[in-house]
Amino acid sequence: MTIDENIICEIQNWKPSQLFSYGTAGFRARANLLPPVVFRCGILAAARALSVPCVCVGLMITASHNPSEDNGVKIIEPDGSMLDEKWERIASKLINSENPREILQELCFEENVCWTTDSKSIRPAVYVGYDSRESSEPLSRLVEQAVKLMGLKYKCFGRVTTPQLHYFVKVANEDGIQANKENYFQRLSMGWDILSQYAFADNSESENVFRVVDCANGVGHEAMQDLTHFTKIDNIVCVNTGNGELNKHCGADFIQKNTVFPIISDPFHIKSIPSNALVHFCSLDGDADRLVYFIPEKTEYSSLSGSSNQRVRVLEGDRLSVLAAIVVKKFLDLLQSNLSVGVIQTAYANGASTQFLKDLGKPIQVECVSTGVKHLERAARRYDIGIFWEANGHGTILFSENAKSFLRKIIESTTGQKKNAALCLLALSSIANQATGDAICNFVLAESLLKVMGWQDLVSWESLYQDLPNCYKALHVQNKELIQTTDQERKVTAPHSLSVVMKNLSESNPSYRFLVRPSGTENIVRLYGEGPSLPTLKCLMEQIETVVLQACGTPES
Ligand SMILES: CC(=O)N[C@H]1[C@@H](OP(=O)(O)O)O[C@H](CO)[C@@H](O)[C@@H]1O
Repeated sequence: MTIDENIICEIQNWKPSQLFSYGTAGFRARANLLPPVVFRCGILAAARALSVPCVCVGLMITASHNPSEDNGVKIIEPDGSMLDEKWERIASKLINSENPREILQELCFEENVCWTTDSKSIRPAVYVGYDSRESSEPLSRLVEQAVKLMGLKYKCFGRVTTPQLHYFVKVANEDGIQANKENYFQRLSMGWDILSQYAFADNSESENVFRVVDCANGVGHEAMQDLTHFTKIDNIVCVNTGNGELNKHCGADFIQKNTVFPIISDPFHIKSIPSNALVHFCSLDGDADRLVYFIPEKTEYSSLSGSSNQRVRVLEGDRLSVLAAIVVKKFLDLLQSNLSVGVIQTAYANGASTQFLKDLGKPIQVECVSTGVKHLERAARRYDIGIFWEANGHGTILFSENAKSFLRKIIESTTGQKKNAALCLLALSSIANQATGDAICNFVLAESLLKVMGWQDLVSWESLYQDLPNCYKALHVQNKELIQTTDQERKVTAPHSLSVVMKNLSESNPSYRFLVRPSGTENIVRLYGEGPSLPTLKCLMEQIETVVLQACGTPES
């Protein structure tokens, strides 16, 4: 098949000035470097849509928790999941290519992409969304140009969260319905209402619980406003609603990594909270796919504005997994089902959470996989109910079709406690985003799970187990790629010197655990360790750090 010369010519005009690689988070860089990348990505998203029978694929413009001057782009598969790994490689090749004609021809032969722009044939669509960055909307116009050049339909949702776009794509392809914000929020609202009818220990919303949501000055604030409009959840107070800088000293990533209270650019919002209120603090990240909760050490909420380096205790992804697993098990125990339940973690999960989950016993099975949401999601889909969270707050509960039809049958054929438990589990499947981890859905999920447990404060949740003391470090080195790992990144195989030191340290300190791996998203080596004594841990980690720097080289200043 001959490829339209206009397409080749346009792609050649848009050549990035440096090399890019499609990582777990798509392409990310300073926004001014991105126009050629985004244009070529628009072509690639269209090609992906042409390579499989589908209604649409998605393309999101965001750099998530990165600073506001950055931006990024990622493609969403027709089933709402992240881009297929093979296509990640094709993406990197096409974006960097001097000779796009050759790659487009390969796509034609190997991936059945039909490059005709003949308007008579039925063409799929590319669904586009973007976050609140200044550079986002202008970049979306380049996607529009690329998609239209390819003769595909272009549907732009404007400012949406990343998980909302994943949801729209999944629903359009799988449920055949017009995906929009209304049905996204109606599902959430329906789930909350069912749980409040059948499972909440205390049904009064007039309680003294306030929910303070740090929106990271990002697009999550718009979604939170919609949420308060569509659901009956009371006492939601949004802060960092856009007056301050995106992700700067606020947001889920900042809280999790620094364990300090966020700077609040609009503190008047929390000043109105009664001094005797029980407050649930949580933070979204810039595109609202991560959520963490936290407990400030100081309890006079009205005086908190975050400029004081006030320390917080973070309830991150592991705690969300544990809370979800307890409640899922509680309902399943009433059903006496054979449904399998997997809780998927990475090696960054605190060992105390892993032990707690293992101790829950049947039907909970615990698995550890490599870092990166796609690995967790893939593993979770092997179970009837798959619970997965990365420590950083990205995760969800996935229900298989088998699980949902089993629950529907119980609802039709039984009454009483059993029927209620099945209704509640189905309600959870309607709250948890079934395409990807979603901070807005997870806020509703966490708030409802707490109410199912009858816990008004966060301390009851926190007290389930005590985290093992742990230590995290990011090291700048000359060549991070020298480090190789195996066993879900838990063992180092190269360089030899590092693998020997880590083996010896682990053998002589069996109650300590260490993790050393090159980051897949930044030019750093990540060191993580945990064990019973923090001073000993720090001392052991210093030894590892020295060997890493010797083996991988200290960066030139
Ligand atoms: C320790 C850590 O937080 N790692 C993050 C980070 O990956 P690295 O490969 O560690 O840079 O970014 C990934 C994409 O957002 C996320 O999936 C992962 O959990």
